[in-house]
Amino acid sequence: MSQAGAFPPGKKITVVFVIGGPGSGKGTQCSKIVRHFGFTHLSAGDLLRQQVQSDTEHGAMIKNLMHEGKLVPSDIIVRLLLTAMLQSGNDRFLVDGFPRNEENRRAYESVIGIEPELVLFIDCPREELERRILHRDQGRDDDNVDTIRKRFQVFHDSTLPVVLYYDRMGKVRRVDGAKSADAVFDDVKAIFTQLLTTQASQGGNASSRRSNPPLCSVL
Ligand SMILES: Nc1ncnc2c1ncn2[C@@H]1O[C@H](COP(=O)(O)OP(=O)(O)O)[C@@H](O)[C@H]1O
Ligand SMILES: Nc1ccn([C@@H]2O[C@H](COP(=O)(O)OP(=O)(O)O)[C@@H](O)[C@H]2O)c(=O)n1
Ligand SMILES: [Mg+2]
Repeated sequence: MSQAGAFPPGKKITVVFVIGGPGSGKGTQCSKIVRHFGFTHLSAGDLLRQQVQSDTEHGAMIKNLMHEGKLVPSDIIVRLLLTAMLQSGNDRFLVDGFPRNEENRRAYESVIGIEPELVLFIDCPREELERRILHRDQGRDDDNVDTIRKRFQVFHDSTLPVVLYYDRMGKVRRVDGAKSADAVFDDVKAIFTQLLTTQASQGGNASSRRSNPPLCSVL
């Protein structure tokens, strides 16, 4: 079914990707951003876990890949993200834990195609990440020492190159994720305040805003 035109053509849609190692505080910071700035939080991991819980068509396959710390095929995640975006009715989105590799990035570009305004990169040393994950206590199947090691490897090998890609485009805003959650949010708040101030100064009415490219029809 074609999704073209699903977002009104003149309506500005703001997308921010939130990237960081496992346990870096993506979910924690996204909750704070939602409260302060009215974004809708879309966590790729949460959307996948919902698929596993509702025992959907790909549920078993997703469960196995997540347990192995491997990445789920991009078409599945992009479809989940698009559906959630359309259902939300909002025009500001935090996309948490995505894109995690080049395939994610390309699939997003060809299917959704709304260029991120910026990429929030939460940087944190590995020892701290491991410590946090092992204390997270959310009953997650993949929060164990073996899977954590694999997830770090995927982050290093596949996700960091995507951060570098966006850095070359001048879109990355790095924050020091090793600080306390509130201290990290002070930095995050400054970044989002600047983003929204710049957008407001560029014109508030739809006709003066840049149109988003049409969505592709693969879904
Ligand atoms: N800045 C921080 N300092 C200490 N602990 C944190 C910080 N940010 C998040 N946490 C905790 O670390 C764990 C991982 O955070 P989470 O937001 O789930 O990270 P991610 O979504 O990146 O995996 C959670 O238990 C969370 O409460
Ligand atoms: N873009 C994504 C995001 C998550 N995932 C899967 O979901 C798992 C958990 O992702 P998550 O974002 O919830 O994990 P954290 O970084 O928040 O700890 C990953 O290890 C992958 O198996 C994926 O395949 N592709
Ligand atoms: Mg998370």
